[in-house]
Amino acid sequence: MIATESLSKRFPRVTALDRLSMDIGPGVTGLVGANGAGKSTLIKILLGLSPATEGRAVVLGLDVATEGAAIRERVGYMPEHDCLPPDVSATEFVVHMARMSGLPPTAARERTADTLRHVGLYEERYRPIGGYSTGMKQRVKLAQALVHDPQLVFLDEPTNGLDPVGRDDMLDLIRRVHTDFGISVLVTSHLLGELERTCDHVVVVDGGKLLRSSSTTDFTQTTTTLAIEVTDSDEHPDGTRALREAFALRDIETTTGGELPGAGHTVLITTQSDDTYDLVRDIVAELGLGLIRMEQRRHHIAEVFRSETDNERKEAVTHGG
Ligand SMILES: Nc1ncnc2c1ncn2[C@@H]1O[C@H](COP(=O)(O)OP(=O)(O)OP(=O)(O)O)[C@@H](O)[C@H]1O
Repeated sequence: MIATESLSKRFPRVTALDRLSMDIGPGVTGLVGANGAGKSTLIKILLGLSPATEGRAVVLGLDVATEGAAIRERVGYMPEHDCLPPDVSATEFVVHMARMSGLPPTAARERTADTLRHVGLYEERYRPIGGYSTGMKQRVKLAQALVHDPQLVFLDEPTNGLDPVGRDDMLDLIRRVHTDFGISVLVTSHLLGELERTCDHVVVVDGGKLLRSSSTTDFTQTTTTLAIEVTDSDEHPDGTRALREAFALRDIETTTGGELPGAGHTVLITTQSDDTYDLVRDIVAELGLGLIRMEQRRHHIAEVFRSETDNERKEAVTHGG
């Protein structure tokens, strides 16, 4: 869908993209990086709106340097910042955008009604946009990116300014853009964790450089930590404690699950081999407790990223950089 080769963009005082090479296939891809990492710059180059200083990029088989107009016919774009006219309704605005994309009047009106319904705007679509909440404005921006039925959409920070519930709703909507319509998505965020659930693939950029590109499941592969939760019993009113003591008798180190509510009831041990599962089962049975949960912990993208960044810092220090 998208391929870049040694793509660079230099402004007089800053290098926004630094020899970025990557391949993005169909599905939902997250482009993650801190503010200023170069995400918006990359999107503008991929749309053919801003020339690269060096390197090349191809979107849907089209060269960004020479075929920008053809790319924009096939690709929808939801910009990051508020860019909606306050005094027209969502319907008027999205119909206008559909017409700009070349749809005839009737098709533009029909597609607008369908798309606004799909993004969850109903009666309010006839009211002026100026009175909308941030969540509703984000939905209008998403609708105008989808109205001409593109093959691919670029969504720049679509969860910006939303509260946690609004953010979850937007992420679900983004997932459905792909599952319901088969449209591929490139979505940016400065929050690593939020894309874990939504994206098939994650690309991490930092200071305009590619830090990592892999499938979300590679990021969140299982760890060697086993999380165990047990019931209490009459004999052991604190089942968690009894379990930890039983492990200690066998020289197995345990910790509890952390700071989150309820995490004190989760016992964590390191798996040595497949026998560890049998051992846990036997110990729990011996104590006469019920086993509520026994599962291998998974990494969160943010943890992986944090430890990789820490390692890089350590290396930089070691090498005097
Ligand atoms: N037109 C421009 N002129 C000069 N510098 C620019 C221009 N556009 C972007 N930059 C700089 O390039 C770097 C990357 O900016 P970019 O907007 O691509 O980052 P981003 O990852 O999208 O972050 P954000 O989410 O904050 O927009 C930043 O240092 C920014 O200040």
